[in-house]
Amino acid sequence: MLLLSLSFTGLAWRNALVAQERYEQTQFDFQVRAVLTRIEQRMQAYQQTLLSVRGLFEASKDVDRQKFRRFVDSLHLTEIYPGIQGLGFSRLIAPAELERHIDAVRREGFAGYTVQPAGPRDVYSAIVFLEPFSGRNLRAFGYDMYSEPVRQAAMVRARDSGEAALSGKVRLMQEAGREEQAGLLMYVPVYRNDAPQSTPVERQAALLGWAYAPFRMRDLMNGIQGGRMGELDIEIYDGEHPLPEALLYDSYRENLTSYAEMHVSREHRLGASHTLTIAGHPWTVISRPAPGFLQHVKDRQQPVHTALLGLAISGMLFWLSWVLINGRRQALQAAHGMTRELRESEARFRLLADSVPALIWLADTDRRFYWFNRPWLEFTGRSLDKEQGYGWTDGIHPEDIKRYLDTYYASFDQRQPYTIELRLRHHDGDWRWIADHGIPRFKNNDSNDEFIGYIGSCTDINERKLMEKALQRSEENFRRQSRTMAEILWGADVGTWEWNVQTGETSFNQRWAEIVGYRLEELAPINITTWHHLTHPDDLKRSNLMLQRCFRRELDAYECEVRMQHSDGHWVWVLDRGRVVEWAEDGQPLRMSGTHLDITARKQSEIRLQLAANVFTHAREAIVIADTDGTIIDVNEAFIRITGYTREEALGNNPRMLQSGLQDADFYDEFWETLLSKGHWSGEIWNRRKDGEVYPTLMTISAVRDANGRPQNYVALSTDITAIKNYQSKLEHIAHYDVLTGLPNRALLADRMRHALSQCLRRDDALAVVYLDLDGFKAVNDRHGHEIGDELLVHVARRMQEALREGDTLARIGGDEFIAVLVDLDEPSHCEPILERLLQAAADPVNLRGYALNVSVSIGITLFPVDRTDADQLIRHADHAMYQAKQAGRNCYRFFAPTPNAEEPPEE
Ligand SMILES: Nc1nc2c(ncn2[C@@H]2O[C@H](COP(=O)(O)OP(=O)(O)OP(=O)(O)O)[C@@H](O)[C@H]2O)c(=O)[nH]1
Repeated sequence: MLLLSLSFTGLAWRNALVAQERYEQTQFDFQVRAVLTRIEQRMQAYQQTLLSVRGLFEASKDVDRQKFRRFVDSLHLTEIYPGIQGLGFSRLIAPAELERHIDAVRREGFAGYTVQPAGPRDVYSAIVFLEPFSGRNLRAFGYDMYSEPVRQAAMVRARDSGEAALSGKVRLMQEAGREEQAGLLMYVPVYRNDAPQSTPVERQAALLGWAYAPFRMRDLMNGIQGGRMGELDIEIYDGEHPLPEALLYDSYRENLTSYAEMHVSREHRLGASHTLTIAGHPWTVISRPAPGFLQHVKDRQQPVHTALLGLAISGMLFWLSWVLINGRRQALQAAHGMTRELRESEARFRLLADSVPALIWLADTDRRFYWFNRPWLEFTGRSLDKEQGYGWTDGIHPEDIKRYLDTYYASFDQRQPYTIELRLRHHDGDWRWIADHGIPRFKNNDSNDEFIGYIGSCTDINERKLMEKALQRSEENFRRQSRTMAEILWGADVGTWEWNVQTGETSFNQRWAEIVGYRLEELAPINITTWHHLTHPDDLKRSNLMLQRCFRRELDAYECEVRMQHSDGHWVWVLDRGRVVEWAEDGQPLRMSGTHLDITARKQSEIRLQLAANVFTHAREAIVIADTDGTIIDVNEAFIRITGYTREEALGNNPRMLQSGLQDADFYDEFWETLLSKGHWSGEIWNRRKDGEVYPTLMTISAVRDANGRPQNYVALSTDITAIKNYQSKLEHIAHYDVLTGLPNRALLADRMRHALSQCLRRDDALAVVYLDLDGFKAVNDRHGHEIGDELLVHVARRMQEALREGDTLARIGGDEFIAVLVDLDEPSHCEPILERLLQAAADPVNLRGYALNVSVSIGITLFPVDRTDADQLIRHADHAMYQAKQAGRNCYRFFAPTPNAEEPPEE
């Protein structure tokens, strides 16, 4: 029994020992797992924090030092994330931009700023923001982390993957030499928003820099759990192997108080090695029980040893029962402990998640969202109950929901991270743009492990979106303005040109070519010589002079009228205008733009106008332009010369100033009627000069009408026809008077006789037709010459004229023959004294050139209406009577005596 009891006791002891060891192992594993989880969670929290920095850059186009500081301040880093050295941003700098970058930072007030280390490199980076910007951190300002291989490896990994990357072990710039700690850096790449980022190559091209956080390992681990790793000693090595030089942290050494403790600790049978992957970088974590852990377990082993030595079988059995019961209770306690730890872990995560300035959600493996952080709920103003499941979709903009769900489901099914921009309703009712980054979650953060849902963090990109919209609107405006400008240019029918003054590169629009009769394609290749070839050489010289003045800034704008040769050969007048639109730094013109306007029609009309002006000025006719009131608005030189009025006297005056008074009212009535009805009048009119002289003019007046046919002006052209009139009257005189004696000739005599005969009949009185032929005239001619004969004729004619009464007519009808018409004879005998005077006038001697010349006259008379016949017949009858006087011995007169049946006197 005893043996049996001992056997039972031994068996029981063995079982108790195994249970104890199992318990120790369980306790140890649990504590290790808890420590690893805490490290992972903290590092994930840092990762999220860096992502939120990236969010800041995505949401805001220009993140300056102030903005960055405010953002980092708002995170309350030192309170929520103890152990982090700071948050910073390292900018990527191309070598060509290095100098400008340094200058820009120095201008911010950091006179000593430079990018360090110095020296030529293919690419630079520089820590430009690092908060808190004080103490140790100041040493890192301007440091090029990319120049250091370990940091560079992590930066490259972050840049190419687009995700967070943790560096290997480094000595931080912040270290001052005392109490140095192993350093680490975590990087998150920041890209330009507008650049594609799908492939590593695209991401390299889009990189702006890195948001990063430096960690001092001891500070970090102290921050995670105040340096206490429960009842464990933890060693953390950089990489997958626990090499001495890779040691990052050793909690045992940090808390070591005696060598003996180290000895105990390092010999314990419990121990574990895990590989943690933090932001893509492996850490080897070696865990061992700490002295506290052993002490705790030893206390629990002591009763087992005591029982083995001292208790009886029954006691053994009793003890065994107790151990078993106690073991179960301890297991239950451990389970409860684990649950509590997990709850605490969950609570810490939530506390962290509630503190970051990002909207965070968690989704389960069935895609349903089951948790939202406090910033989310505060943003939407809805409770967790309402948001859970698919309730949150009520807050998504209707236009974005389908796109969002499609992306979410597709990514979810492939367990892929995704980023999508969408509008979420703020509790104030406004829609706000957010960027949602969803990441699949796996147990132990191992993508090969069990999938446990999604975590998402949303950053507010409203400001960026609004700026994008504003930019879009501005681009649309620009496009619209460009379109409008093109339409205006088309409407204005102008050609356009742009000219690179330095290179000669030139471009024209289609209208430019059309003005000179080409299509644009026909002029190719186009450059400045195209313009030179088409432009008239004389005008090209003028144009070049104007351009040179523009280039010297003597003229603000260039303008020149030039002739260009049309494709069919004729010259087209072009108004060429432009400005220098870009100057080089040395003051030389870079680019010019301008327009071409076809002004051929205007030029031709100018030429016509010039011609008209010349005609107006230099015309021999006097020209008067008057308005419809008759007010003179212009006169030409000829007007001034002809009328004697000055231009000043004429303008504003009325053409009445020229009236001679020789035209009566009827004349002017007819004049106006014709002018108004026909639009023109022409005729002769007598005007008066300024000196009072009246002169005849031949005038044409035309009405100038407007587009509606209403008279606008009157233009009068008048020619002074005084000379013509004089000539006319001379001709008239020659036609009716004898050139030698000035007496009426036969034609005028006939007219006068006609007149006298009709008057005679009207008055019922008589007239006498007297035919006179000189006697002995031929002898004078023959003796003294024809000239003296002529003079004698003139003298005798004048005397005979004087012998007549007023109203009588004496005409010379040829040679030495005259006819007189004596009118108003009451009695036929009343003509006899006149006849006597005529005989006397001819007979009186004429002294010429010392000669006394003697002639006489033979006279024949017939009386009307006694001799009631026509004028010609009367003359013939008088001639017949004169012949009888000749027959009677000359120097006497004879009356025609008509006999009813007598024959007509014979013709001579
Ligand atoms: N000097 C001058 N002689 C003229 C002119 N016209 C005609 N005679 C001349 O006048 C003369 C006229 O001829 P008659 O009448 O026969 O000469 P007469 O001597 O008068 O003869 P009776 O008439 O028969 O008495 C001619 O010799 C003409 O040549 C003239 O205009 N001037």
